[in-house]
Amino acid sequence: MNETIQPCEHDGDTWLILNGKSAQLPEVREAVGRVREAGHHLAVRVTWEGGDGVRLAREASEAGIARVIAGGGDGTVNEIVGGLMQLASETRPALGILPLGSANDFAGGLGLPEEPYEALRVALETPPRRVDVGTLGDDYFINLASGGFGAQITNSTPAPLKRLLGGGAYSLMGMLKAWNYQPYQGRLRFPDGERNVPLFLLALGNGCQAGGGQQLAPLAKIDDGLLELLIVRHFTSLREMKQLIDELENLPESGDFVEYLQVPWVEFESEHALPLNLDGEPCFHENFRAALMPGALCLAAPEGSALLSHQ
Ligand SMILES: Nc1ncnc2c1ncn2[C@@H]1O[C@H](COP(=O)(O)OP(=O)(O)OP(=O)(O)O)[C@@H](O)[C@H]1O
Ligand SMILES: [Mg+2]
Repeated sequence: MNETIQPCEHDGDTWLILNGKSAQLPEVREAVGRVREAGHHLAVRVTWEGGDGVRLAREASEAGIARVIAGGGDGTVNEIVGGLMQLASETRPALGILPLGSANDFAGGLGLPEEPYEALRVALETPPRRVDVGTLGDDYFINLASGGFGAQITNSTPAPLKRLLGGGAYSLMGMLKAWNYQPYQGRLRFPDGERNVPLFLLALGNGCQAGGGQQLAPLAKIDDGLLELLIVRHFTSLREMKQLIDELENLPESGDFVEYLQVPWVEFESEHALPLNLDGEPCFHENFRAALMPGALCLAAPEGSALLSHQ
């Protein structure tokens, strides 16, 4: 998976690949109109269903487009990143982001403006920089992969259930009991260690936040070649859960329940398929290897972004 790292190209046309869900939003139309008036050549392509983002990323490359802007939420960004990563690195357009999802965790972590016109300007005008892309099995992620508890909770989860999950320790404990929640017994391997743990939660971060602003990997940088690895062990009492929550606030390198490490890769093995969430999209894997492809993508990240280490 090693690729020669070249500086990012700046010049050329840009496509906005817009999730069809947001295609008719007046603020998006207005933002596109305003950047065109300011002299940008911006063509728009719209997705109709899953898979279109992958195809449109490929078509952009075939058309010689220098930069694609993913207009949508984390799922749209993930799909377009997946499409870009299937291309040879020398024909891979750079990526910009127009955040239009419900959570926009990657955009939020990057510090992108929420207002469509401002975000579109950053996406069009910022010189792209090389950033890492995460791999998990055959899939790609740019932001964060999480597994175990909560991994199946996405924006398609009904709001009352989401509220319950956000409702604090007591209701969480009660709910886990009521559900007879079983931990995922898994074996983790990484360069300096091995853990055989009953997992409550596992997070692998290229970016820093998931689930609508939850900082699971607060020290993450997208250009350091390292994955943040957050391991949260299963707990069986309210007292243990309180300790766990306390540890989650401090993220010790080796707490009783929480470990926070930085690794170039990690392997996971389990007897049961682990529910996972890759950039907001749910999936299952029994065994996987997750790693990073350093500098694989050129990204229009805003100046001074907290996710950049090489300012
Ligand atoms: N025209 C369309 N109408 C409805 N859904 C679409 C359309 N085109 C693509 N999709 C689907 O939209 C999903 C991605 O949505 P996306 O993640 O961008 O928004 P979101 O889920 O609202 O945002 P976030 O993940 O930030 O909360 C994909 O599953 C994709 O299949
Ligand atoms: Mg989504």
